[in-house]
Amino acid sequence: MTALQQPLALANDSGIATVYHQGAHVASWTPSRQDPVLFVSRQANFVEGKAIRGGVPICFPWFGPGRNGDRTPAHGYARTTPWRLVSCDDAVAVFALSQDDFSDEARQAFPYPFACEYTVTVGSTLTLELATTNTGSEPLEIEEALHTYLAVGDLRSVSVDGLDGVDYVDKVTGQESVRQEGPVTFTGETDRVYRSGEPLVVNDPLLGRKLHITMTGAANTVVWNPWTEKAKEMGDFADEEWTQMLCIEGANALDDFVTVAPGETHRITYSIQVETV
Ligand SMILES: O=P(O)(O)OC[C@H]1O[C@@H](O)[C@H](O)[C@@H](O)[C@@H]1O
Repeated sequence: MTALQQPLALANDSGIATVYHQGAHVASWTPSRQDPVLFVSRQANFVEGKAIRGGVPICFPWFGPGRNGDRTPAHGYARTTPWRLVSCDDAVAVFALSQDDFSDEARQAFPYPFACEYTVTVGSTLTLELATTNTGSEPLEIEEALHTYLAVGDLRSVSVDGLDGVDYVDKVTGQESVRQEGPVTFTGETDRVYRSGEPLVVNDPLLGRKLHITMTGAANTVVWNPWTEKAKEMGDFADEEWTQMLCIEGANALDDFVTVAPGETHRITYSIQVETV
């Protein structure tokens, strides 16, 4: 197994971040005078061809096993394919990925022309933008997620505001439509695709902070934590780390897949800001 090349470092007066070329994977972001905001497992793999357990994997061109449940690898090929660095300064890095960057295997699994551009902007806010252009002549159908792993003090004391009254698909129980009542709190394995991309607040009393998350171009918010048993099944995740992380993902998944017309560009953005409380 070949180790990943060193990540790109973006640093300015307001914050620092690291981004791996493989997957254009943001692995850390620390705004100045704050603790790290993103979680990365201490058992994460940093080798070619494997996804990093933490940071912000990009799920594309499908989410999980795809909307019909028959796609592999999980979450598509973008997170394990090296992206091209287009430009970089202290605050902004731009990466690109097109069909030509895919392996033969990936091209066979997804034989459609596309061009993705991913812009990472680092400062007191982290802003991620994934723009997908259909470079072919037929409609392009995609699912996607910016699969952000947030570091939390202890998941059991965390709550998420902004999803009250929103319906979700519960991937743990298989229920197609459940309505959220009040803030989201955590008492077991959680794997939900909410039908909303509205602003959220992650309340973290132990770390004394609120994370403000805003998205555009996202029909879904995915909320995931593996809890105890699933954590034990993951080789690249320590058994007790489920208490320290929460995935809040901006997505277009399942029935909310996106159809991009020939020549058109679809954009999804995801931003995080820290408020100390
Ligand atoms: O282990 P992976 O492929 O990185 O996926 C992690 C999780 O990612 C979440 O987005 C999915 O909703 C979960 O079902 C999945 O288990």
